[in-house]
Amino acid sequence: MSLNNYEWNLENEWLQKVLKETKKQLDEKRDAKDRLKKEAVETQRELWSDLGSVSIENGLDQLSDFMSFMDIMKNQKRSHEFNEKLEAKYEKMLESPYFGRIDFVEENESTNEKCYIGLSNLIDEDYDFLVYDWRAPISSMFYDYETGQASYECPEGLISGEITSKRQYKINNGKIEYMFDSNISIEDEVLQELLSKNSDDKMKGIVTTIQREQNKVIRNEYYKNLIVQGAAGSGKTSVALHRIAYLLYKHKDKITPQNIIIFSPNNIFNDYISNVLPQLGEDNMYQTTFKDYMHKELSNQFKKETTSEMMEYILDSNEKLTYQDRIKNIKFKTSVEFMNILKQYVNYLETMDRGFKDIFVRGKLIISSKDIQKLFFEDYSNLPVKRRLEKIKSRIVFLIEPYEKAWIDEIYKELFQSGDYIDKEEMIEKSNLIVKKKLKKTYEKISQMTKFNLIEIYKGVFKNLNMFLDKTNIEYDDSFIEHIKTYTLDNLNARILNYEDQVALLYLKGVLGDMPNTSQIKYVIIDEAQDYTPLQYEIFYHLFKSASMTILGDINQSINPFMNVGNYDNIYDISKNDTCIINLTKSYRSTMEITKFSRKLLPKSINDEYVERHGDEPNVIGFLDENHMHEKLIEDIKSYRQKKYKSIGIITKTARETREVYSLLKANNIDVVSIEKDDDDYVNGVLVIPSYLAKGLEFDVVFIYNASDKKYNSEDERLLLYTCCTRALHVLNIYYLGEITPLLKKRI
Ligand SMILES: Nc1ncnc2c1ncn2[C@@H]1O[C@H](COP(=O)(O)OP(=O)(O)OP(=O)(O)O)[C@@H](O)[C@H]1O
Repeated sequence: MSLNNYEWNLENEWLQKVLKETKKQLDEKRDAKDRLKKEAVETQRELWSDLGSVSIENGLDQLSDFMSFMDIMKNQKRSHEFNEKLEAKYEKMLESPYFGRIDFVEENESTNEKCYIGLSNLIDEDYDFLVYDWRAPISSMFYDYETGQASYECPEGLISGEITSKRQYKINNGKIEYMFDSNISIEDEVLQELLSKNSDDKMKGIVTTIQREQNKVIRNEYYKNLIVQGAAGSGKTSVALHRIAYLLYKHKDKITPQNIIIFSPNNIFNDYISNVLPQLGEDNMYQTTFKDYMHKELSNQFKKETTSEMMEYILDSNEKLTYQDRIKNIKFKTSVEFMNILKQYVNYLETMDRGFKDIFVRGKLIISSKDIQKLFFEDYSNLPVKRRLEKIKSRIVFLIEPYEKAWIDEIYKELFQSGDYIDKEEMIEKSNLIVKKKLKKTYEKISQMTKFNLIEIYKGVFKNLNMFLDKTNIEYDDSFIEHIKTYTLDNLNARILNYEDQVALLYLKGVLGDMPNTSQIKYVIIDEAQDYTPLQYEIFYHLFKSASMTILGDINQSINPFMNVGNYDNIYDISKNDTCIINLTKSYRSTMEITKFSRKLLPKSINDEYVERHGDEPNVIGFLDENHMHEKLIEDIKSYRQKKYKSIGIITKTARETREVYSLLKANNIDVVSIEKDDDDYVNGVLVIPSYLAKGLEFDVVFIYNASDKKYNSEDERLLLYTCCTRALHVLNIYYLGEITPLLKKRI
C-alpha cells in the first residue's frame, strides 16, 4: 500500500530523531574510545614507573603488584573491545537503523505503541525504545502476525493485544528508499527483491524477511533438542545462524560464542557462512567439521581418510577390483546393526573378566586380584572403562608407594654403610634406581592390566565378531563376515584408517571415556544433518549429553548413499530425549523453474511450497563430442559474466573432473578458481567444484558438467544430482556428452 505525503513526513521526522540519537550515542562511544586509550597508556606508564623490571628475585610483593596491573589491563582491554563493538553497532545503525514497524495496542490499554524493529536496540536517556532489536520479545510479532489480534511471550508472561499496522522499510545511507504497509506476511516485494539479487561473496543474513515458520525455529526453546527437516533452499542454515544470534542475545548473561559449536559439512562451508553472525553484530561460534573433530582425537600414526577422499572413492573408483569389497565394508560399518554390535562390545568390555592379578611387593600382598575386580566392577562401575582403569592404576601405585619408599630407605642405608659412596645425592639416585629396577616387573604387570589401546580394543570387535552377530536379527553369510574381519584387520595392521573405521573408533573412544570434557558447550548445531550416520549421532549424544541440539537437514540431500541418517527415527537417544521435529515447508533459493525441474529428480515427489520467482527454464544440452561441450561451456561462462552474474558454479561429479575442467578454463583465459578439498577456502566468481563439496553452497548460475549416462549411472547418485541442481539461484545449465543420465531421462 503506498503512503501519502503526510505519512512520509512523519516517517522522515522519526528517522531524523533516530539518527540524531544514534549519532549522539556513537559520539559518546568515540569519546570513550579516546578516554580508554589514554587510560591504557597511563596504566602502562604506571606499571613501568612503579615496578620497573619485574623479576622473581624482587620478591612476592612486586609479583602481586604486577598481577594487579595485569588485571587492570585485562579489564581495560575488555572495555575497549566492548566499546568498539558498540561503535560498530551505531555506525551500522546510521546506515540503516530499522527495517520494520508494528503498531501495537496492548489488551486493556489505550496507547498505540510504535515499535520500530532493527538489528539492535536503541534506547534514549528516558529509557524509551526508539528501535527494538529484532530478537527482542516484542519483535517476534513482526514475523509472526499480520494486522489484527496478536501476542508475544516475555519474561512477565504472555502479552496479548492488537497490531493496528505493520510497515516495512528499506533505508540506505540514512535515507528511506521505500516503505509500504503490509497487511500480509513479510513477503512479496521485499522478499522477491532480495531473492532476485545476485549472490554476495558469502552467505548473508535474512533478518528483514524471516518467515513465520523460520521464526518458530529461531526462537524455539520449549524443547531441549530440535530436528528441523526442510527442502533444499528452505533456509535451514540461515535459520541455524539466526537462532545462534537469538540465543546469544536472549541469554547474554549466561552464554558466549564459546558455549556454542556448529558442525558443518566442510571448511569451505564454514568459510561461506562465517559472515552472517558478524553482520548480525555477534561474534562467531566455534565452527568445526566432524572430520576435523575426529582427526584431532585419533592417532596421528595412522593414515586417516578424509570425507572428501571417501566420497571421491565412492564416486570414482567403481572400476577398481577392490571397489565392491570397500563398499561392502562401508555398508556394514554404517549400518544400525554394526552400531548395535559396538554397543554390545562396550557392554562386553565393561563386564568381561579382565584377568586382574594379585600385586605383591617383596612378598607382601599389596592388593588382591579380587579387590581389583571389586574396584572395577563395583566401586568404579559408574565410570567408563578407561577412567576405571586409570583409577585402578593410581590406586595400586598409591598403595605401593609406602613400601617402595621404605625399600629405597633400606637400600640407601645399605649404600651408606658400605662406605663406597660419599655423595648423598648420588646415594639417593642410586637407591631410587635399584628399587625401580626391582619393581620394574611389578609396574609392567600393573600397566599391562590397566592398559588402554584404542586400536587393539577396536581390533577386538572383529576378533569377537561372531559372538556379537549371534545377537543381531540379520543373518550374515560366513564368507561376508570373514571378509569384513580380514579387510579391517589388514587395514589396521597397515595403519590405514578408512573413514567408516574412524567413526567407529571415535565412538569407542567416547563411550569408553577417552574424550576431553565438553561441558562448556551448551548448544550444538548440526547442519546438513542427513549426512551423518546413526553412529555419528551416538557420538554427538555422548559428547554433548547435557547440551541442547539443533539438527537441521534434508533427507533428500543425502549425498553419500552409504553414510547417512536414513531416517531421523534412527537417532535413538537424541530423538527420544525432549525433542521436537519441525518442518520448514517453503523453498526460497531457486526460481520456480529450477525448483520444479530439480524436484522431478526425487524418487518421491514433495509438495513443499516455493517462492514464485520466475526465470528461464533449465537448459539441458547434449553434445556428441567433448570439444563442442567445452566450447559451449567457455562461451556461456563469458556470456553470463557479461550479464553481471557474480557467482558461477561449474559442478563436476568428482575432484578428478574438477581438475580437468579447471585446466581447460585456465587454458582459455577464464578467471577461475577450483575447490578440490574439504579445507579449501570459499571464493566467489567462477568456481569449479566437485558435487559432494557443493552441498550447502549456492551460485547465481550453475553448470552441471557432464550429466551423461557414463557419469551418473547409478540410482545411488540420484540425490547427489538433485543436491547439485538445487544449488542454482537463477540459471541452471546441464550439459552431457553422448547419452543423458537415466536419472534425468524420464523427467525432462
Ligand atoms: N526468509 C528468507 N528471506 C530471504 N531469503 C531467504 C529466507 N530464507 C532463506 N533465504 C535464502 O534462501 C537461500 C537458501 O537458504 P539456506 O542456504 O539457509 O537454505 P538451506 O535450507 O540450508 O539450503 P540447502 O539445504 O539447500 O543447502 C539463501 O540464499 C537464503 O538467503
